[in-house]
Amino acid sequence: KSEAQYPRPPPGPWRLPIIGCMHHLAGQIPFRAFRDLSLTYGGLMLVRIGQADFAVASSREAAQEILKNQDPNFAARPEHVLAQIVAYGCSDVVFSPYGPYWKQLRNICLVELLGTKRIRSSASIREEETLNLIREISTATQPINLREKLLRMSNAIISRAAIGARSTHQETFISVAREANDVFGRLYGVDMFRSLKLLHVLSGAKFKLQRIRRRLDKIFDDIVKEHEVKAKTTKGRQVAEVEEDIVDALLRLKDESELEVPMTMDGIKAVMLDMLVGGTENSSSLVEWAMSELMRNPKIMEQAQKEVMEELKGKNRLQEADVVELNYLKSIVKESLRLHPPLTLIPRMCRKTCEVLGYEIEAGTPVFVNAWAINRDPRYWEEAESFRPERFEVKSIDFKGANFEYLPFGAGRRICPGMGFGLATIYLSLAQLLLYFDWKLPDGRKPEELDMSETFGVTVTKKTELKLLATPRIPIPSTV
Ligand code: HEM
Repeated sequence: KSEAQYPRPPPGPWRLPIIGCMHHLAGQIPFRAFRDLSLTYGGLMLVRIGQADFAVASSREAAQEILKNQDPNFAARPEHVLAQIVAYGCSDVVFSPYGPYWKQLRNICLVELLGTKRIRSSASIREEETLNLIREISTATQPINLREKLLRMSNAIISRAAIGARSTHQETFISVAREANDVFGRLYGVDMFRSLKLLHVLSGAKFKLQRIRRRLDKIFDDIVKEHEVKAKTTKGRQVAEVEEDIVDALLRLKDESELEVPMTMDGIKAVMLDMLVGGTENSSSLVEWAMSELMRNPKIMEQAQKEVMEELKGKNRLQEADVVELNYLKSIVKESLRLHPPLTLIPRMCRKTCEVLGYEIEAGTPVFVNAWAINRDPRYWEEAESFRPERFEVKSIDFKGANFEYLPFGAGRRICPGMGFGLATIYLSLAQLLLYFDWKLPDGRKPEELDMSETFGVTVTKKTELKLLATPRIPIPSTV
């Protein structure tokens, strides 16, 4: 073979000793920096950060290879200190290694925890909590911090579905989840120097993560205890399907002998963590982004409000079944997910050395699919940077993992199992916000002055919180 016939590693930016390509990322948000580098080095590149090589996929073709054509080989997650410490040694769904344990958990997620039955049985929770949000907003006399309100609402929804009652630990949980998001954002750089263990200690990240884990553990222990007491008192009684929350289901499954891999209490807590984190910030941040885009696009806001108002005709309140009919609103959500996917860099890991688009990826290489960059690539999207929901009315493109130019929920074996649950919360809460209020920026600020920059974390949120003035449009129902 001539030298040219041997598979070579993907191209990548030039490196410095010790730090590798870190200087190319300095001061920038990673997904933006990777996108800029991909303009020079192409849809699949190798970026050395510290002492580790990362493959970054930034084109539709590279994403399709990794998430579909060679999906089994890339269905692992990279090792991460955050997951090791906080997610109980990676015994959750998000970070568990690809294998029988993950397969079992994933099945449990799809059938028992986040499937259509659970989505249907939790509709009344969403209807109640979105109306609670509307009522709270209607009594406010000051500009509303929409982020705070949405965060509480989505946390209340997932807590009630997962733990049963509106959690008494809600405040603590929100603050722990926020701290984890923040530490993750900062840790990102540090974790890339994985072989420099000392750096974790020096940066204080490890200590912070251990503190987060202790606080979470306390919350989860209390929740499990409450559920064990409940299980004892209801033993022998036929518990109606609607009464069984996610923790009840996990405890029941733990006792079942048919499980291929036994479930531990740490495993249950780790799955609870996935549910609470996955169900809290992804949905609330997406609605905050959608509202920000609507503020900057008053015509789209008006059209969406008209659609929701028409759907309400002859009814005293919106129910989840009505939202299914709101096609324009759904396009707004799709467009918001395109421009602002909560998970920008989809983390996978190469399990066996292989060839992707003619380049060699070595076993153990962490791979990021830059969903953020692909979702706004002008090669696949006309006026890629503009907020144009109507593009989805003419383009039949979906987020179920078959269109590799649009990846808000990922694709393949590890595609998000909470998609249906998350979307149900997003659709209903956005519809209610548009139905009941007209919105204005405080202090006479103009929509074009709205800061749309991002902060990097587990979920990518808006850098500045969205604060708005709400004027009621129609009377708010007093009961659900
Ligand atoms: C707007 C809402 C959401 C978005 C945009 C989102 C996005 C994602 C993405 C991009 C992934 C990685 C997929 C991949 O590797 O291909 C993921 C994984 C995951 N998501 Fe979501 N998610 C959302 C809501 C939720 C909710 C509500 C839950 C649970 C209550 C959830 C639980 C999970 C879990 C457990 C995984 C890991 C799956 C695995 O590794 O097998 N997500 N999500």
